[in-house]
Amino acid sequence: MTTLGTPLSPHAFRVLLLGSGELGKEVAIELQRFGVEVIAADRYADAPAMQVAHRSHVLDMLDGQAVRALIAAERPHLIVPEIEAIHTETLVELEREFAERGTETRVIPTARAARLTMDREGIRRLAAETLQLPTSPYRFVDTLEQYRAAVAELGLPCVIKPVMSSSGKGQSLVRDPGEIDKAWNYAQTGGRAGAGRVIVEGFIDFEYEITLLTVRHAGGVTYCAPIGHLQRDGDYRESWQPQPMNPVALARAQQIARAITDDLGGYGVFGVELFVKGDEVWFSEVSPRPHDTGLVTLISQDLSEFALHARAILGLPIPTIREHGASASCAVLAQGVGVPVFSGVDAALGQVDTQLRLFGKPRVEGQRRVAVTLALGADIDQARAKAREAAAQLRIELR
Ligand SMILES: Nc1ncnc2c1ncn2[C@@H]1O[C@H](COP(=O)(O)OP(=O)(O)OP(=O)(O)O)[C@@H](O)[C@H]1O
Ligand SMILES: NCC(=O)N[C@@H]1O[C@H](COP(=O)([O-])[O-])[C@@H](O)[C@H]1O
Ligand SMILES: [Mg+2]
Repeated sequence: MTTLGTPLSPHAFRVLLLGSGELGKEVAIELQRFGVEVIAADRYADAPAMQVAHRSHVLDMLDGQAVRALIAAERPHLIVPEIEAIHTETLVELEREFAERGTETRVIPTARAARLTMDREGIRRLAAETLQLPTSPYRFVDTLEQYRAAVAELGLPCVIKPVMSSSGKGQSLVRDPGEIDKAWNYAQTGGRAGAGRVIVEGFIDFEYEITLLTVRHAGGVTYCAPIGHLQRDGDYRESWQPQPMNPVALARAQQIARAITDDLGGYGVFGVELFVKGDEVWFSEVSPRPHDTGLVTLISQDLSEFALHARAILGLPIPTIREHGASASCAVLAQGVGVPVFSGVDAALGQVDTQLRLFGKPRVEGQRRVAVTLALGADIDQARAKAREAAAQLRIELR
């Protein structure tokens, strides 16, 4: 049983967030509500979660020594990865050392889960080869020659992604032979951790895709209602909840989510990404943490995925989740260079049952998600239309 002390005192319960984006910001807010001392870290200053944390650190989280030094200095009770791009091997070593020394520090959900999901290869081999879950056909390749051979084997269309990337960074859908080499070059330059290995996946012609938020907590396993979403260029643009599903597909989705999250273990929210066509369900990937498409739960549920994560990692109960009906979220992207300045916020919030989060990201260079709109509706179509409309009212100037 966790005891919760008072922040900034010797009795504080300390949580270190490794990654401080918009998702971490909401987790930090939920932890603050329980009087947890929140320490936020990321590769750049003034990241969203840093703005609501008790203190923050800027470091290269892919540098194992830097991660180790930070943890030694802060001595958190919980280490909560918020992005994939962390030196997770160090977390694995530290977890072992903590166990040997009897230190109460834990990695959320587990260091192994963070390591396996940091890299598409770890989680894909676990899901497809060890657990035998249905996935797209795939090949891992290191050179242009191997890549061309994999594309020839899997056929077009196919999807290519750096093994370490997220939000579609470095990802391409290759439809015709003329695009093959261009996609390789993008994968080598667009990932979150530089050039290297890529995955080539056969294209799944799904009807719809979902995120099944699965919560492992002290009282057992709880599934949220399925979240449907729309992706463009590998990045989420809209999500809605509940996604209507036939009972066979829903049961399969829950079985797959159960298999993968049981194997990863630990406490917390997992975003299990699945493709669905009729009764068929394919596993795509899993985040051992709240998911961007799950931002919709800020309006759709009494306990958002962030509140659920906070409760689960603190070992607190989750007796039930109240659903508020058809809901949607719409991602707001800014394009260009500069500091975002928003107007039209009043117009965006003019409709009933509409909400907005401005993330407070300090700067945009290229394309970056800077806000999300949220809406409740009579049905999913109306909720989506309201969320899109609110997003369209927002004006972003980069100064
Ligand atoms: N094999 C595939 N067949 C069909 N569509 C795919 C395939 N792989 C990926 N996609 C599409 O691209 C989207 C992004 O892929 P994926 O989730 O692997 O990337 P990501 O960079 O990890 O994204 P995020 O970190 O935002 O979850 C998927 O949600 C899906 O819409
Ligand atoms: N799909 C993963 C995802 O949505 N992660 C979220 O985006 C942030 C990075 O944003 P940035 O690239 O704008 O810094 C991460 O810190 C996390 O909150
Ligand atoms: Mg994904």
